[in-house]
Amino acid sequence: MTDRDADKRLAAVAAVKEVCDDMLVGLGTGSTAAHAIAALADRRLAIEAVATSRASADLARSLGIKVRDFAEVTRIDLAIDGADAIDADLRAVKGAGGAMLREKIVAASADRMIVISDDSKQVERLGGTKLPVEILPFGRAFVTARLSALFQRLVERADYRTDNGNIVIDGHGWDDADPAALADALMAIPGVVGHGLFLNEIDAAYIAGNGIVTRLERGRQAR
Ligand SMILES: O=C[C@H](O)[C@H](O)[C@H](O)COP(=O)(O)O
Repeated sequence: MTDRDADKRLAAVAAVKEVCDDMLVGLGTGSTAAHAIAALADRRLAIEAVATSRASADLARSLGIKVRDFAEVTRIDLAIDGADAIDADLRAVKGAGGAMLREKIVAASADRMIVISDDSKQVERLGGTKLPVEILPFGRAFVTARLSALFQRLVERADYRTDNGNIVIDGHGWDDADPAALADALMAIPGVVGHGLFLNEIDAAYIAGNGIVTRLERGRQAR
């Protein structure tokens, strides 16, 4: 295990301590979320889960966690997920693994949303990473033309479909954009079904570096 992976695991183990019996837990997607799923299974709590991807659902079930069909769920207690970049105000970019739409729905339905990461994901300001945008295949050419006005460069993921059957286009070069205005502009394009900006959903973050975990709470100082 690399140092970075060890830090991801530490952050995951710390966050999973917030889970209690009888909770319905939202399971994120990606390498850090996978550590959380394993740590949750290790705790052998009486919980149920919903998953933000088929991969996370499969992993959770393989470890003995009962996974519900999210299509039948209206609210969950706690969601734990990774991020590609996160700033001091707990605004994040997600979706490198293409799961951002389901992650957004799960985060929005959660009473509390926690991001877990190693400290390489901490940024002073968002905009330095690619921003994944999920689009309906039917709108591909139209949406791509509209997106080209918002980003310096677009890269469509080749031979790729999300779990929802959609295309992902990664937007690069949005360093100068206001994230909230960009999020609004994206969702105003017919055919865009989701994007990786999480500006209001995250309540707390557990971020690990050099073996030390720091907890950040929205609107409060690190502790
Ligand atoms: O679509 C993927 C998710 O947003 C992930 O949570 C994010 O990309 C972080 O993944 P990882 O923990 O593998 O860096």
